[in-house]
Amino acid sequence: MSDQTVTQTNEEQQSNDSTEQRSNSLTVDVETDERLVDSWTDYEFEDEAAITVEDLDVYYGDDHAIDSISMEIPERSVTALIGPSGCGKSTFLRCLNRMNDRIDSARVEGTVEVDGENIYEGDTDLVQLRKRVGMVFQSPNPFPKSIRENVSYGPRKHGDVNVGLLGRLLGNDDREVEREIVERSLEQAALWDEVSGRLDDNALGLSGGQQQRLCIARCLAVDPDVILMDEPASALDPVATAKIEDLIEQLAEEYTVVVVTHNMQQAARISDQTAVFLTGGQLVEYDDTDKIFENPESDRVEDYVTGKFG
Ligand SMILES: Nc1ncnc2c1ncn2[C@@H]1O[C@H](COP(=O)(O)OP(=O)(O)OP(=O)(O)O)[C@@H](O)[C@H]1O
Repeated sequence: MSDQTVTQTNEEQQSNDSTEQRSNSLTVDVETDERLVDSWTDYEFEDEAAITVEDLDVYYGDDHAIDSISMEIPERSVTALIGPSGCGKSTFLRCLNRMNDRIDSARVEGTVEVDGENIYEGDTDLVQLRKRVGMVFQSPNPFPKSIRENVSYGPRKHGDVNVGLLGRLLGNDDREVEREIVERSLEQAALWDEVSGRLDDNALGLSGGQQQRLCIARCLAVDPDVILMDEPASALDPVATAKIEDLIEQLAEEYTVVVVTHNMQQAARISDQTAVFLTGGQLVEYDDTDKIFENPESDRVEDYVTGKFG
């Protein structure tokens, strides 16, 4: 966990009245929590924000799944999203690279800025967006192709490497570039040593943990800024999970990682800051991970992280 200092934006004025008010009102009912959400979530982290979310609402038909969330996600760190089932974590995550666009009933309102650009503006190129903001899913989903082809799929699709017939026709056969991308990505995903001798084997022959690291390599191959992970280790055994956790911490030295997890120990182990969502798609508290797990402001968050409800 990095030693990240967290400061409130509204500084003294807000924090002066807050401490007393908070301790008085921590027999918290939902309404009080809502009133305090702004002061608890309006934090500024020392690092630059990679993503800034403002007044985000998501509806599935008439169902309100995300309720007016604003938060900043700092660059080159791990941000964990935790909360009970159905509270909107995955929906929120999908908003960060517009994956909800694929769900017909989903309607998104508000602003999500990635590197200062609102991705919900009309002319956003979704292919480029998802290259910059990659995603790794709960179950490993490699293509039924070779390990090499899985990793080079993105660079080929985006035209970063031209290989084979297309490359020859275009007069630039980038096989060497492709080889470098494959090796670099597999190394970054801590998989190179295990597969370097069998890059042409079918990816479906790998173990579940290896497949998940391959999916991470596939995401890294297009050189993203942000990696979104939706419960990336929940289908894996403890050994494979530990490898993914180590990898996430390493990746955060170079990339902004946002990870949804049901596993609170995992969030405590790997994340720098933690956002706690509770029922109704509300962000109830967002802070340095140590603070959330050791001394949260909200009683509901305390009950949640200590396992009183889940
Ligand atoms: N494709 C969809 N169509 C309609 N409703 C959906 C869809 N996806 C999610 N929802 C609803 O939105 C709400 C939030 O779901 P979401 O999956 O984002 O929560 P979650 O916190 O990630 O849950 P879990 O931890 O169980 O994965 C739930 O009420 C869910 O039923």
